[in-house]
Parts: sequence; structure tokens; C-alpha cells
Amino acid sequence: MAHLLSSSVKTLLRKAPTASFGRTTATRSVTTLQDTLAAQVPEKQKALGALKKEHGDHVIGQVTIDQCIGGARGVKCMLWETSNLDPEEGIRFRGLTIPECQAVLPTYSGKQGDGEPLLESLIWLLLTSEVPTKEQVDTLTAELHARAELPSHVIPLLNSLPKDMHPMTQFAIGLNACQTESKFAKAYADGVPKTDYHLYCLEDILSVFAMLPEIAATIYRNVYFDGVVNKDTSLDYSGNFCRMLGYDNPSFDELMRLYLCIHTDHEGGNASAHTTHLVGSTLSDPFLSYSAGLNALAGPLHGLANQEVLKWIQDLKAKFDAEGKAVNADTITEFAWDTLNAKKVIPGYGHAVLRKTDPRYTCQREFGLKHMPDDELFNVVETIYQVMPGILKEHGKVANPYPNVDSHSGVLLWHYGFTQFQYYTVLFGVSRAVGGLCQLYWDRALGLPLERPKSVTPEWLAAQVAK
Ligand SMILES: CC(=O)SCCNC(=O)CCNC(=O)[C@H](O)C(C)(C)COP(=O)(O)OP(=O)(O)OC[C@H]1O[C@@H](n2cnc3c(N)ncnc32)[C@H](O)[C@@H]1OP(=O)(O)O
Ligand SMILES: O=C([O-])CC(=O)C(=O)O
Repeated sequence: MAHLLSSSVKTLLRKAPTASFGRTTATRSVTTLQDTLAAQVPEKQKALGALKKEHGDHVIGQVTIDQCIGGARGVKCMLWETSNLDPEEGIRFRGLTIPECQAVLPTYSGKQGDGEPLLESLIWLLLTSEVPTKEQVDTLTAELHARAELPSHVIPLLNSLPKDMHPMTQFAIGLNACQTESKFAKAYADGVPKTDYHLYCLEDILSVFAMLPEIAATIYRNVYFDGVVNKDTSLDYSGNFCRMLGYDNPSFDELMRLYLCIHTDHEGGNASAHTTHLVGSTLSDPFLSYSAGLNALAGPLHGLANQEVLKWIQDLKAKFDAEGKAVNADTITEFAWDTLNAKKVIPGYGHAVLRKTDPRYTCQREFGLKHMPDDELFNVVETIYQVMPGILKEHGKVANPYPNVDSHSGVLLWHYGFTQFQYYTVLFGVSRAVGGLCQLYWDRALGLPLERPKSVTPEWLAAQVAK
């Protein structure tokens, strides 16, 4: 049927970047992110416009009552181009799996495949769908460092917050307070034409990426330490962030690079990305949109689950230490059944879309096997992985008995002495900005409208069945 498509629509069928495409791009001359996007926007606007005009009435699905009541699982009704999630395979960022990203995206040393990808390279990939060169990534690192200064009222505001306020609450407040710098909000107030919105949106999203580490680090240093944040802008985004948090260990820098890359994006339907997209669709600026996304991430069924996993493991250890018993497959099984019988969830297990072990879990496990094979908590997580799928299958309710990303992230941080697990979701929040906001750029570039699905009443649903 492809011969029935117009040439504009056919451009959408072009394949996403592949690992080999990535290798060939390494010799490209330096082009800025802004120039790369400027060249892409007209072509993409034309292609999507043609798809809508020529095939807008093409049916792509139907909705059942189950889906309407059940959180819209599987309903295909959102455009998201930066990543796609397959239930069996897991995430692909612009068509690349995590191992492919690790193979082709620029690393800190600059040698391909030598270490974890730089977050800046993932920003470039998600925004442009191109695998950047190290030189391009370096220009982006410099640009982010240059944009990182917080407005003068933000640190005093963060310093004034109660130390026992949850770090995620502080994080959302801190980012909201930076909204005074929004160029998008100012441009809108000044009446710029809607065709230019994406230019100001790009300004804002780069500033949000740049400002988040200092907000996050200030919260960490305030709540748990002396409030002092030291920077090292000779490093990349993640390395500098580690110094701001107070960690100076090359192996921890690599963990942070991996952590920040894998948490960026998980297609559009997850609660934090969807919230960012929804709020952004009202033309709230990127600062406000992503603050809203952070509030969604702060829920225990979503990003906060990584804190809950560590708490679950600590409670497990405390119980069996007190009873003089070892933590092993038997005691973990007992504790898991106690949790399930108390009608609570096992944090870090299950997923709304995935039906296999999350590849983000797998790559963190591989990091652990390489860097901390004898670590006590790493081995507890290994044992949980051996027994939990069987327990959840026997329990019989869970659609996916396998671990998700949150099941592994905490113990890797813990290994390096980063034990303040109430804070962990803030790290997730630094990363998720990248997925949510790279897509928000394209939302504005493609002129996507206000999101406003139709709700229905229970009476209306019953009437459909009666018909
Ligand atoms: C970054 C992320 O957001 S990844 C997810 C992080 N969240 C967690 O790890 C929390 C634990 N997991 C869960 O609560 C769920 O698996 C979710 C929220 C992730 C997905 O929810 P759903 O798509 O509704 O899952 P599913 O269809 O399997 O749910 C069916 C039933 O199994 C239960 N269930 C699902 N996962 C679990 C679990 N890990 N432990 C116990 N019960 C579970 C659900 O609560 C539901 O029970 P109910 O029928 O009494 O309401
Ligand atoms: O996809 C989801 O619903 C949850 C998730 O794993 C994420 O947002 O990273």
C-alpha cells in the first residue's frame, strides 16, 4: 500500500538511526543543535501535515470499557516521537536499544563503546534523531554549563524550605521558581506568532536541563549535609552533577551517566511524560510543564518506587536481622508473601506496558556485575530477582511478574555511599526532563493542539452496552 502514500508521508516511513548510521556520523563536521533542528522542522511539519490531511480518518484502534475504566492501558492516542516502548523488548530511543546507545553514543573518553553514553549525547539523539559526534556533544556540554546559573531568588528559597519536606516536593518548587526565566512565557506575552513558539521552547528546555542539577544538588546538600555545592565545569553534565552532590569517584560518574541516560524517556504514556505533554499543550512554558511532570514522578506507583524498593529491602533486612536469620531466597519469599497478604505492592516489580524484564534493569545489573559483584545489597537484589517472578505468578494478579528499572537503581547508588533513599527520585527527575522536554520541543514545532480527550459517565457506558 506504500505506493498510495504521498512523498511527504513517505518521509515518515524512513528508518530511525541505526548503530551503523551512528558510526558513519562520527566524521560529520560540527553543526549546532539549533542549526540541525532548524533544518529538520519544515520537513517534519510538512510530513505530519500531509499524513493528517491525506489519512486523518484512518482508524488505528478501538476502545473497550475495560480500557476506559482501567487507566487507558493500550489506547493509542498520543503522538510521541522521541522513543517507543515494546512490551517484550523494552525501550528504544529514536529506534536505538540501550545496548545500541551504549555502542554508538559518545562517551566521556570520546572512544566509542568505552564507558557509558554522555547524557548530552542522548539529548542530541532524542531531539534530532541523529547520533552526534563527540565534538557536537562537547558544544552542547559547554552550552548547558553556560546556561546553568539559577535566578538569584532560587537558592534562598530552597534554603528556606523545611529539611523534612520531601526532596521531590522541594525539587518541583525549585523548578517552578526558575520560571521567571522563561523565554517562552515572555515571547507569548509579547505576542510572537505561533510558528515561532518552538524557538523559545528550545531556549527554555535547554535552560531547564542546565538548571536542574544545581537545584537537585542544593536540595541534597541542604537536607543531608552542609548546604555547600561545588561545581567542576571542566567535566560533562553528569560528572559535574556528581561533584555538586559531593561525589568524586570516576566509577560513580559512570554510574550517573548510565543512570541519567536510561531514565530519560519511556515513550509518552508514562505519568511524568504524559503530564509534561498535557500541561505543555495548554502553552504553559517548559518550566511549568516539567514541574508538573515532577509531581507525577513523585508518586509511589511511578518514580518514587525506587525509594520504596530500598525501603522494602531495608525493612526485610531489619526484620530478619532482628530474628537472627539470614536474608536468602526463603526469607525473601516469606517477606514477599507478607507484603502481598497485607495488600501492598512489591515495589520495583510489574509494569503497565512491559511484559518482560526491563532492559533498564538488565543494564544496571550488568553494571553491578562489573563494578560490585560482591556487594551485599547487589546480591540481595539478585536473589529477589530469582524468586520474585515465581511468587508474583503464583499470586496470580500481576500482568508482568518481572522487575522494572526502579528495582535496581537504588542498590547501585547505595554501593557508593549514596544511602539517602528518600532522595533517589530526584535523580530520576533530573533525567526524565530530557525525554519529556525533547518531545515538548517537537509538540510546539509540529504545532500540536491542546490535549483534551473526551470523558464519559458510567451511565453513558452502561447505555452503550444496553444498545
Ligand atoms: C518508572 C516506573 O514508573 S516503573 C513502575 C514503578 N512502580 C512500581 O514498581 C510499583 C509496583 N508495581 C505496580 O504497582 C504496578 O505493576 C504498576 C503500577 C507499575 C502497573 O500497574 P498495572 O498496569 O495496573 O499492573 P497490572 O495490570 O499487573 O495490575 C493488576 C493487579 O496486580 C497488582 N500488581 C501489579 N504489580 C504488582 C506488584 N508489583 N505487587 C503486587 N501487586 C501488583 C495491581 O495492583 C493490580 O491489583 P488490583 O487488581 O487489585 O488493582
Ligand atoms: O512506562 C511507564 O509507564 C513507567 C516507566 O517505566 C517509566 O516512566 O520510566
